[in-house]
Amino acid sequence: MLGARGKVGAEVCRAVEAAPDTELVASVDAGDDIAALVEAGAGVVVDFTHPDAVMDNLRFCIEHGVHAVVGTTGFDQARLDQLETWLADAPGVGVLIAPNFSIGAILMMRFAAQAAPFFDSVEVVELHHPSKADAPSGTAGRTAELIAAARREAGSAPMPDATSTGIEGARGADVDGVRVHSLRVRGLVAHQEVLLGTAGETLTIRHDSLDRISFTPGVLVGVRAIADRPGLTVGLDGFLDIE
Ligand SMILES: NC(=O)C1=CN([C@@H]2O[C@H](COP(=O)(O)OP(=O)(O)OC[C@H]3O[C@@H](n4cnc5c(N)ncnc54)[C@H](OP(=O)(O)O)[C@@H]3O)[C@@H](O)[C@H]2O)C=CC1
Ligand SMILES: O=C(O)C1=N[C@H](C(=O)O)C[C@H](O)C1
Repeated sequence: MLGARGKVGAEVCRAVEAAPDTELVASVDAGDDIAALVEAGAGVVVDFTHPDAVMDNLRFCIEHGVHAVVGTTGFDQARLDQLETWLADAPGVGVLIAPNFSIGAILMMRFAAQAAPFFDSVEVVELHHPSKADAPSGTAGRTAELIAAARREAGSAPMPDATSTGIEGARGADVDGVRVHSLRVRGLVAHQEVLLGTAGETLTIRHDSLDRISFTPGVLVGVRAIADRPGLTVGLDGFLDIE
């Protein structure tokens, strides 16, 4: 486990230890030597660290032939391309990058993409604890990309928005043409709403992670499957039995 003392890492350690078919062989956090993972004979590394740390961690894992299941956020296309390059020199090694491991969030993203072409307007609001390093969240970024792709495929018109003046930032971030708004509020864990609207009606799709144990079943799914999925996989969807 990389990030073993972190908020999610600590939950993952407990889940791995509690599962009958997985064993926690090494717990590494900031300041520890990552080589401990290889020395302990880890077959799979789980990374919940920091966007600034994760690429170095993954280069180490790939170079040492260790599969990786990654929850850490901060992956843009350039980073994914870099991983593909490293993986090309490491046949058989699998890396799973999942912006969100909770089943509810995965379904929320799917439902949002499914609904997006049927509405004139779609915006994303993500709400998290204030110690979160990145904004917008990885989940919100991925949701916006999926919404944009679904609308492109359907030939949807641009979203209506007459804003021409105001304070910068008031309309949120533009992710692939979809507005994403980030709230950081003490007491929250991880929440997201997708608001869709058309003439005379709105639809709101909301997901709430109320506890970080919501992420651990998905992480275990990834840990069990990654050795059979060489190369780079983005999103846990392909590991689950959902159409
Ligand atoms: N995909 C998903 O389902 C989810 C993803 N996340 C993402 O996971 C990441 C971690 O989140 P969270 O647990 O809340 O964050 P935390 O800050 O609570 O935990 C991260 C831990 O990683 C440690 N760390 C930092 N750098 C390294 C390194 N190079 N090697 C080993 N450990 C390191 C930190 O140490 P220190 O504090 O000393 O720096 C800290 O203990 C974030 O990117 C977050 O967005 C979170 C929830 C779900
Ligand atoms: O930092 C968090 O807490 C979370 N990070 C992930 C993200 O950025 O999407 C997943 C979840 O939202 C919790």
